[in-house]
Amino acid sequence: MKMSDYWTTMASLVGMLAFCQTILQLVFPPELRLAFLHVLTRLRHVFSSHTYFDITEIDGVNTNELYNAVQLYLSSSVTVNGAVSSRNNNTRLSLTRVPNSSSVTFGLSNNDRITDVFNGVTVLWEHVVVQRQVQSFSWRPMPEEKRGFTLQINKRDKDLVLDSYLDYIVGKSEEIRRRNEERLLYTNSRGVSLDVRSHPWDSVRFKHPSTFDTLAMDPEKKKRIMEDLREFASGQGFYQKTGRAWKRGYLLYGPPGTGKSSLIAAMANYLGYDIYDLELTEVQNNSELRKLLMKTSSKSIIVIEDIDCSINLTKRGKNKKKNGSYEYDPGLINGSGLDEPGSSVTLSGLLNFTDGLWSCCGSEKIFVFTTNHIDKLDSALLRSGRMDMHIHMGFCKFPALKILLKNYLRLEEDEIDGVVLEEMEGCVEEAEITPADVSEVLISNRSDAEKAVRELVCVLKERVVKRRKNVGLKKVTKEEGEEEEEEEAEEEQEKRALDSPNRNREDFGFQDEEDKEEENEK
Ligand SMILES: Nc1ncnc2c1ncn2[C@@H]1O[C@H](COP(=O)(O)OP(=O)(O)OP(=O)(O)O)[C@@H](O)[C@H]1O
Ligand SMILES: [Mg+2]
Repeated sequence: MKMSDYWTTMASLVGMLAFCQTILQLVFPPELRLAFLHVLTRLRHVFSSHTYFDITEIDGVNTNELYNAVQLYLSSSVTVNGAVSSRNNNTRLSLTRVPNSSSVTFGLSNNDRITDVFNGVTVLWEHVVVQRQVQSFSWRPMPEEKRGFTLQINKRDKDLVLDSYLDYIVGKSEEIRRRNEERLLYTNSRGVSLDVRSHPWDSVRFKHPSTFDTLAMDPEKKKRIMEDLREFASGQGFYQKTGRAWKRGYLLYGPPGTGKSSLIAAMANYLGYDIYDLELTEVQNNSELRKLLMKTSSKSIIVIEDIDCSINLTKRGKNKKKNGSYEYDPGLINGSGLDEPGSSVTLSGLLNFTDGLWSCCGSEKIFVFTTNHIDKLDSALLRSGRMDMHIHMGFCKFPALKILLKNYLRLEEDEIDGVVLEEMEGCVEEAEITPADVSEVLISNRSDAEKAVRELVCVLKERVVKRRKNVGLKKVTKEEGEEEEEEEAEEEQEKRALDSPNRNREDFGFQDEEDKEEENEK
């Protein structure tokens, strides 16, 4: 039999089966009809020259990233234009513009089809939307509609599609997002309920202008961070080989206004990652936290700002050591007791995700914690291996100052008067000024670069004078204080020695722990 005859016979067979299905629907009772339909559909698929792949929007509990990739790929104007002009002019496209987005996106309307050509092979995409049947009981709210794409290909092209077409789509969709420079900033709000689309995060388009070029910090440090990020992003093989979860943790610390948040934005822009701004105070307990973190996608930065204010370290008050740091409490780290409903998020719950068993849930994720007070952080968070890089964001130094001058006034080093430059170099460190404060001075005088520089030098000098005065004052007060304290301590000791019925208790090491602690605190 000739090939064309074979396909004609197959087509008529499939047609007959489809006809039988329609007749069945009209004649038989529902249960019988369903069973028959099932058998006939299987038969139809066996004899059909096509094979079908379903890519549903929600896969179990997780959003299917492949669905999003296909949607983006098909919505890219290039693809759509190509597909529409090449064949299917009747395809109906839905147009959307997300709030704050600069671009209009195309999408397939419900149950519409579109063809695409890959390596000379034609495939057919259908966007299938069906109403979900009303459920009497469900563990979690489900969306009212079930959405998915069905890919129809010729059976003989199956290998090609599985081997390279889907990978091509994923790659292309990432490229499209990067090209559109469309990053998303996600945030959580109180009482994480899985919404109808099973997504507990709210998102907005993220368009932060901060980049590594505009970031004022030590150039060497900047280079190291960029290298680290690059290695991380291209290190899939390394992480797999070494058996480590593909994630990285950065702890940014330093005074307010030194650029911690700006660095996070620069990281996201550099890698093209989304940001999940996790507001821990809005999360009620560890299980809610787990749900939230499970719903983060790969290629993302999960940020917890001001970690010292977000997690209640004072719960460990009992374990406060004499030097003011906090002791590692194994009970808490196991999460025992505190995972009950209503209880708060524990550090253990969080660390479980950063380097515990849950850390391998999803891949290519960066955790960034920020704090203004690194000394307040729990030692569990600081121990080696927890956060891969500790980055100090400090006051403005001369190299950082030059970057700010270039950013705000478009002034290169050689365009600034040598004497003025020297003056600035001489006092900027001692002035202990934050990049945010420098920016303020430069912004308010940005129309006149010369004036801005003069103003900045004045501000720097003023701060130096003020600081010197403060340091002098502190010294004097400290010395006076020390003298007074000594006198007071002597008096106290004499008094105690006279009053105490247990005069020698301290000498024999019987001093109460509480007394000792009180004294230490004094
Ligand atoms: N290193 C820096 N480079 C460039 N601009 C900076 C830098 N630091 C601060 N700025 C400027 O100051 C503003 C505040 O900085 P940013 O919010 O990044 O500081 P922060 O360290 O996160 O402060 P906080 O601890 O209060 O959150 C930014 O909008 C930016 O314009
Ligand atoms: Mg900040």
